[in-house]
Order: sequence, then C-alpha cells, then structure tokens
Amino acid sequence: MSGYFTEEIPAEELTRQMEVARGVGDSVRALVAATVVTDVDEDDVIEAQRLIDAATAILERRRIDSSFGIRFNSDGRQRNWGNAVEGIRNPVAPPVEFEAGDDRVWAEFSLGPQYEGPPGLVHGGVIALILDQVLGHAAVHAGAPGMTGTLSIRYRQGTKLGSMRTEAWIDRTEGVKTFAKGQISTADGICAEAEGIFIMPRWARELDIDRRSRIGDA
Ligand SMILES: CCCCCCCC/C=C\CCCCCCCC(=O)SCCNC(=O)CCNC(=O)[C@H](O)C(C)(C)COP(=O)(O)OP(=O)(O)OC[C@H]1O[C@@H](n2cnc3c(N)ncnc32)[C@H](O)[C@@H]1OP(=O)(O)O
Repeated sequence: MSGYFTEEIPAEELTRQMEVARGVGDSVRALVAATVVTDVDEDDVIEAQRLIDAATAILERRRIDSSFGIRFNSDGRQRNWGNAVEGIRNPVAPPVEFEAGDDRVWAEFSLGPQYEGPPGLVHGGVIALILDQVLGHAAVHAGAPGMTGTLSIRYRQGTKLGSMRTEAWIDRTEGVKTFAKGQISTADGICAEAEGIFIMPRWARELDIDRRSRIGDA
C-alpha cells in the first residue's frame, strides 16, 4: 500500500519544518474564514484575490506528484500534514489535535464559519468527518488500527459553531474488527454520538508485525 513511508528528518529540523507548515496552514485557515465572512467593498475583494493568486503561484513553483501521505520518522513522530482533520498544513483541517489517555483519546478545538451547514450550526458531514477521525484514532491508540468499515451517527442536537470537544474509546475488538464509540459536545451538552467498526485491511494483515505496530503508533 503506497502512501505510508519513512522519510528521515533530524529531530530539530523536523520541529522547525513543523512550525513553518503550521504557520502557512494557519494563515490559509484564517484566509478561508475571512473569505466567508468578509464585508469589505468589492474592490478590496478583487485586490485580495489578486494577492491570493500570487501566493498560490509561489506555492505551485514546486510540488509533489501525489498527495502528502503519512511519513514516519524514527523518533516516533509521523507527519500526516494532508489529513483532512489533523493535517497542520491542510487548511481544510481545523486542525483537530488529539491527546490520549489510558482508555480514550480526545481533542478540544473550534470550528469557524467555513464549517457551517444550517445557519450557525456545524454541517452534519463535518461532524461525521471529525467523528470518523476520532474513533479511528481511538482504534490506533488501542493498538488495533483499521480503515472505517461502518460509521453510524446519531445527531442529538445542533452543534453550534465555535468551541467543542470530541472524544472516543474502544468498546471491543473481534478479530480484525475494532468497535469504537465517541461523541462531540459543546457547552450545550452532547450534540452527536457515533459508533464505528474499524477493520484492519487485508493488505495490512499481510505485513510483518513490526511495520504494523509502527502504523498503529501513527
Ligand atoms: C496496519 C493497519 C493500517 C490500517 C490503516 C490505518 C492507518 C491509520 C493511521 C492514522 C489514521 C488515524 C485515524 C483514521 C480515521 C479515518 C479512517 C478513514 O477515513 S478510512 C477511509 C474510509 N474507509 C475506507 O475507505 C474503507 C474502504 N473499505 C475497505 O478498504 C474494505 O472494505 C475493508 C478494509 C473495510 C474491509 O475489507 P477486507 O477485505 O479487509 O475485509 P474482509 O476480509 O472482507 O472482512 C473482514 C471482516 O470485516 C467485516 N467487514 C468487512 N467490511 C465491513 C464493513 N464495511 N463494515 C463492517 N464490517 C465489515 C467482514 O464481515 C469480516 O468480518 P469477520 O472477520 O468475518 O467477522
């Protein structure tokens, strides 16, 4: 399976590169939000567009042929900068940065106006996106990673744009299947609950244990 590979970068240099990646990601995230809610005159919008196009031309001077993938370093750090939920250099990603405890993973984050579905509320597909990732992350954290086979969501109340928390844990494992549960909540309480089945794919079952546990650390 391509897309998972080792790309060794010395620790200090990797830290520096992460700061740059996070910086440009955050700037474009701010740009996306500002684009949605700006109320400036049209001339200013057109001037901003010219500058944005110039920035895009700089970034496109050199590019990788594929998507970013997941890149491993021997110090245990892995880069998934293109991930749609966690990717620090992906402006589409909020990004959601997970923390892990003994039996669960969680994150506190904020969703701005670019994630709107119903007025003032988070789009249901965005809720699903985040729940997929947090449940998948719980499976990784439990050492039983897998691809999402099935994801069921119960939307209990609208999720207001702004600050929120997500968390997930493993319910049980059955062979190659990991059953995970999780939720998203705001100051209003639990807004959505999810159950998912994460399946270690056939290609991963055939890998040697060492590589599999390394992916499991991802
Ligand atoms: C070392 C492992 C590495 C894994 C990779 C993870 C790395 C993670 C790293 C960092 C990420 C952190 C978090 C990520 C979170 C986000 C995850 C996503 O968004 S994933 C993208 C969306 N999902 C897909 O694109 C899947 C597409 N579907 C497939 O690839 C296959 O259909 C797959 C893997 C789901 C199953 O295919 P088969 O060939 O491996 O499975 P068969 O051998 O037929 O079945 C195994 C068992 O699973 C059940 N099963 C099969 N498909 C099922 C399904 N869709 N739902 C429920 N059960 C299913 C079967 O009934 C069988 O069960 P019985 O062992 O007999 O009890």
